[in-house]
Amino acid sequence: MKALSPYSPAPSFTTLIRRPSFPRLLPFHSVAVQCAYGPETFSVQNGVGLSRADWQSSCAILASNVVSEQQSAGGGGGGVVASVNGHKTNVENLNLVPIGKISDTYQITKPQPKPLTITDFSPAPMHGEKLRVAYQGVPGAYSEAAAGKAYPNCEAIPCDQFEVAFQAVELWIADRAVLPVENSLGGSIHRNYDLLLRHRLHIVGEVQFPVHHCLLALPGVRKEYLNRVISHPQALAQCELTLTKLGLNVTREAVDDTAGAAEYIAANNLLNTAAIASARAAELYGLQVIADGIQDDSSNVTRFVMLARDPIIPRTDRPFKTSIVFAHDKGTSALFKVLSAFAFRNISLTKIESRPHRNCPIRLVDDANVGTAKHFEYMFYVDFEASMAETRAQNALAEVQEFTSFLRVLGSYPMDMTPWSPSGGH
Ligand SMILES: O=C(O)C(=O)C[C@]1(C(=O)O)C=C[C@@H](O)C=C1
Repeated sequence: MKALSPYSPAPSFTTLIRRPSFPRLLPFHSVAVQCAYGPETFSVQNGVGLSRADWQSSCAILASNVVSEQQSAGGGGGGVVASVNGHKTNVENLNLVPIGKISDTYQITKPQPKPLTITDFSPAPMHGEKLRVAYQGVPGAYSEAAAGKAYPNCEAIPCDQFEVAFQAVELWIADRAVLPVENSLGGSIHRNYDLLLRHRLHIVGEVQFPVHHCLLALPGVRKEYLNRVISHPQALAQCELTLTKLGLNVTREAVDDTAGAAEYIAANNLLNTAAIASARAAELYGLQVIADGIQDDSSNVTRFVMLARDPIIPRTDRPFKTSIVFAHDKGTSALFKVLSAFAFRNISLTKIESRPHRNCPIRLVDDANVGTAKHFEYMFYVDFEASMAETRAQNALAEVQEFTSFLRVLGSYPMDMTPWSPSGGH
């Protein structure tokens, strides 16, 4: 049986019934609490004669964030009926760890804030439950593999659009979303930068994932028969030179994701079409690998960020990165001033990206003598190598604020420091 501990997440309640045992005659209220804890259901009933201490500790453990009402003290021994997944047991047999005394006056209230534990400092859950991670694409997509790298044993949830992956987290259907933001060959995935700004999720981690592309077609198809290659636009861009070198006389067509391209060929029995996708997609959709490793550079890497509803608490005991987005103020050299706030503090910038400022894309500057200048306005996305727990990062941002009309911290999260292996066959 699973042991509850102070490090376990608060259980969610399914039932809470309270009734006087015998109105006004006995000093106890009988309270039944049933709570769902992962796949198991625990229930504890406070019967007549239950020792108060037993009741308090079992209730404290099972209901650590809900306080229940009990009328008076007294009693002793027995009386606790507990069941785990419907099997009756004594509360002493439950492997429970008391978390302390509950106050004398119990009140049924809404869940209280949970004390921070060491697990809150980690982007990955430490409890036994499977983390649900939303990604765009179908099984076999690189985003699914990136989700598995970030959260081994997670339950990957396919979504047809990136927007849907964001919403899945916002609506608590998923715990995390995994989002590709840039590739070493194809560059930034601009739409995803825009989504980061449009939604309120927090970046809680990153993974750099070696992307190893294959050319896939139906079994028996030879490359001479092909007149079309379909894939995600990033994958097409990453294989542009190699496709030409292979001597293929094909049109290129963009689809939503790489594995979806493979699935489409299989589902429609397309003999003249190949997909650029992973070897795993070939296995899943019964395609053959016509060419392996067709990315234009063997060290082809896509960087993914992991998103959650809540930020993680930044630390200083391992390398952290922080991502911000800002719009600089009008005035001379505002962008230079913003960036120098980092340079003066020896903070390295690892990335800068500009996107149109959608709320105010153009600023007109009239000069009666020479006419009207039209300046494009931008949102700047900057990643820097420091944790928001560091004073130098906090001071840098305080200074940045002076030169910006808008500033948001997208997240402060551990850097992916996994050793480099470009030959990984994903
Ligand atoms: O289509 C997929 O398989 C994806 O996971 C998307 C995506 C991307 O958006 O860049 C991810 C990694 C590769 O760079 C190619 C495509």
